[in-house]
Amino acid sequence: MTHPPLVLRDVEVTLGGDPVLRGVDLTVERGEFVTLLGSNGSGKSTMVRAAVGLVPSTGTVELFGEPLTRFRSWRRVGYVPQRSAASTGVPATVREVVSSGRLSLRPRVGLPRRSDREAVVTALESVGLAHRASSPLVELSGGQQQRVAIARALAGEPELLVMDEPTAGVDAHHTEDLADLLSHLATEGMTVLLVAHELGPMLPLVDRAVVLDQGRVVHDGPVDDHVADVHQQHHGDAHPHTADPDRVRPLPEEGVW
Ligand SMILES: Nc1ncnc2c1ncn2[C@@H]1O[C@H](COP(=O)(O)OP(=O)(O)OP(=O)(O)O)[C@@H](O)[C@H]1O
Repeated sequence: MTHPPLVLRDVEVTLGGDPVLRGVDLTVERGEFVTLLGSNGSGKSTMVRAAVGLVPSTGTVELFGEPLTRFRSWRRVGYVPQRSAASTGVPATVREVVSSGRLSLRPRVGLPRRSDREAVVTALESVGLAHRASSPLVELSGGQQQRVAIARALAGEPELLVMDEPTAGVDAHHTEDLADLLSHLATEGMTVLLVAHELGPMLPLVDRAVVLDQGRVVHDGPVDDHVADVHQQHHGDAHPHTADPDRVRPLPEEGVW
């Protein structure tokens, strides 16, 4: 029996004395591409951090059928943190940072194997930064550093890729490239949980949208229904004279939320 890569049941997180997640349920099935949406402060980052054990939570978190507390197969999970967390000015080269994404795959401490080196090159090529492998990370722009964080997660060849706004600060051209790459990985069966504000070229990849509002899941379903809901709330409540509750509104062209 294959277990879903990620299950959250009745997950609650309290930070600084305030409830940030309240009774959150989520199941991400194998091969699904799920996007997590919601306004600033709605709890998206906290939810993915709870999912990978970076913030304490109550309730149940399971990765590949194992409770988080017993889960050890971290090589199966790739995590791209939000940009502010990614660019900490680590005095390392791009290659070293991306190579650190392979550490959990090594049998023991020692020199990287050929497969490690090849995976690092492939990951760097996939984000268009192979030519910067020897550069200190701090010499790269913010958007380039973000692409290094993505390469680091990909270098581990994860089965579940959790990304917190991976394209924040990345230009349109490289966002398109990332969408192409994710599309390719999705056809190979990778499971993706993506926090996003603007889906842009990712929109066609999305199987399901989960929307948070003040720490609660308020939508879990097709992305187009959600767009209709959001438009209805925003336009319907704010502009009662122009609102038409029976009309299903089309997707915005750029997939902007
Ligand atoms: N370490 C912390 N201590 C106290 N409160 C926190 C902490 N981290 C987050 N919060 C609060 O939790 C709430 C949710 O934050 P979170 O970063 O999860 O939201 P988000 O939906 O990811 O927002 P954004 O779209 O701005 O990235 C916010 O009110 C935030 O102030």
